[in-house]
Amino acid sequence: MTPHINPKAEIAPRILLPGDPLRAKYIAENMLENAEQFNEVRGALGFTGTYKGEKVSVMGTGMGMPQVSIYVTELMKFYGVKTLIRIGTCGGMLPDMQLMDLILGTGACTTSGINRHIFNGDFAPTADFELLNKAYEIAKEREIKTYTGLILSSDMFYGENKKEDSEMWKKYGVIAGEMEGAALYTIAAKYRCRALTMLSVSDGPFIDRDLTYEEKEKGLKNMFEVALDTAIAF
Ligand SMILES: O=P(O)(O)O[C@H]1O[C@H](CO)[C@@H](O)[C@H]1O
Ligand SMILES: O=c1cc[nH]c(=O)[nH]1
Repeated sequence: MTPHINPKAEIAPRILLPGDPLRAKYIAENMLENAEQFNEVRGALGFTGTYKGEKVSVMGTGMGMPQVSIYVTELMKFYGVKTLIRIGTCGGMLPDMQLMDLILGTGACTTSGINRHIFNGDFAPTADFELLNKAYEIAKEREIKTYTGLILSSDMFYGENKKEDSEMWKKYGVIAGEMEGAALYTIAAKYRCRALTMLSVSDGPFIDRDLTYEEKEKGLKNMFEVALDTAIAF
């Protein structure tokens, strides 16, 4: 038991991390075999089951850098988790992006103060190369429209100058906005674990509607499958 995870079942060395705990529940109930719930503390639902014969866990982290930092620290430090794949939603910044397009975050810029508390300089939070490469190969093989590039992990969903700010980030090559990737990459670097942020586009300035709650919970099949197949390769 740790302050935020009270395991009632095994936790696998590889884990998928959606922000939404109901996304975790959907994956456990529909894509894993023999899934058992290992956590329910604070509604951060976590499950472990098998996928193609390999043990995989999936756990909702909630939204934002402080929450995901707590969960991934406890998972790596106390529960032996070695491979972490965030499966989130994001705002897609490029004009040709469409709903549910897949994004693999090579690195995560951030507006968050988290790394300022740690480093005397700017840390570059990056994905594990082999995990990224594997996910990219799997997505390409399945002909899933996939973008790789920098993401922005922001502390504010409702920022004051969201449009202007995203133009600035875009100018420097950022392709999508979300709220957890930078913390995941930074903390995984500390514990020498593999991490990847994989995102499905849920909205964007060039897209005429947002994904529904139900689509974000249950509809991101391409991302779920690419994440599961990537996870079991490690
Ligand atoms: O769908 P999830 O994984 O929660 O990801 C995105 O959605 C939330 C904001 O609506 C933030 O957590 C953001 O990172
Ligand atoms: O964090 C997020 C998620 C979806 N869309 C955004 O603009 N930001």
